[in-house]
Amino acid sequence: MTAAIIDGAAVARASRARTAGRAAAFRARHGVAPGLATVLVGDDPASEVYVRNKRRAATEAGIADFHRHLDARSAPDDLAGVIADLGADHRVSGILLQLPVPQHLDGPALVDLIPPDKDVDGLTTLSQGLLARGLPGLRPCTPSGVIELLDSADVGLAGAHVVVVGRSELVGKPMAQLLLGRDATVTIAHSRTRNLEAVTREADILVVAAGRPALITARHVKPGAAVIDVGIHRTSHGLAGDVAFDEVSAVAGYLTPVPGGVGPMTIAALLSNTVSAAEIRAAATESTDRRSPHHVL
Ligand SMILES: Nc1nc(=O)c2c([nH]1)NC[C@@H]1CN(c3ccc(C(=O)N[C@@H](CCC(=O)O)C(=O)O)cc3)C=[N+]21
Repeated sequence: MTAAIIDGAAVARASRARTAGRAAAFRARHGVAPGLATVLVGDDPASEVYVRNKRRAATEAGIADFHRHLDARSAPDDLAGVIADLGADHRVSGILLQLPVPQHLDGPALVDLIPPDKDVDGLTTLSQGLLARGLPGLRPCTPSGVIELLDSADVGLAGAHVVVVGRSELVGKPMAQLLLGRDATVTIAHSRTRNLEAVTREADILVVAAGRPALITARHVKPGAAVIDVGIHRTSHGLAGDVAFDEVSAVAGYLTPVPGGVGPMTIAALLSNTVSAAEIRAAATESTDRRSPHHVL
């Protein structure tokens, strides 16, 4: 068996083109483009690359770029002030606080300062609660991107056994919730799981977000399974994921590469969420306007 390689770059390009169409329609209707604010604290080189990629993709899709770069030694109140300003700015549809933030800052507490209707990363306590309850809301970008990749390859989710390796708030947990919403049978494995190999070999679909280079080898994979690699590591031979690509490609039915797999989909999902946030706010404002006495008279 030689795996079909799922081309995340191509799927992401098509998704961004659809989002650009929605952004243009929004602008035509409301006279102003959707806006995305990225907030970066400090100068971690990987974070700088990701934020640069997000801003470039947003601009290309017709989304206005708002960016704040704060010093690594910023106080919590500095950051709270920046998030409050962006929250009050009507040109800003979505706010993304790039993670991780420096050690002395409380990432989850800062994320929760983002107004829920601008939470395009889907990471606030409210967004995660809505997802857990199966209610409408903004969904985390990487898990959304993974679902879109699986759909693009026509890998059926309903009834499939999906093993998610990793239990982070950013990926593993919301990934499992989204999959449950699509009627998958979901197992979450993690660093304390006993006999990981036996667990992952049960998977029809294996989503790996463990943050450990080459954790998943051919032995971990059931022949024909779909393997989605969420990991990203800078190694001496370039970027690599959590999956030993060459050996797993000989066993899996579908496999995503790194780079060119999940990463570009994360960005595509962010842009889609940003336009959705703009649309939802505009609709809410219009319905308030219609109810206001000014329109009744
Ligand atoms: N609040 C927040 N939201 C995030 O969505 C978030 C975050 N924090 N912190 C870090 C992770 C990581 N992440 C990536 C985004 C794009 C690529 C990406 O574009 N990857 C390219 C390669 C880019 C490169 O050259 O490094 C690819 O895989 O083809 C990768 C990783 C978003 N994250």
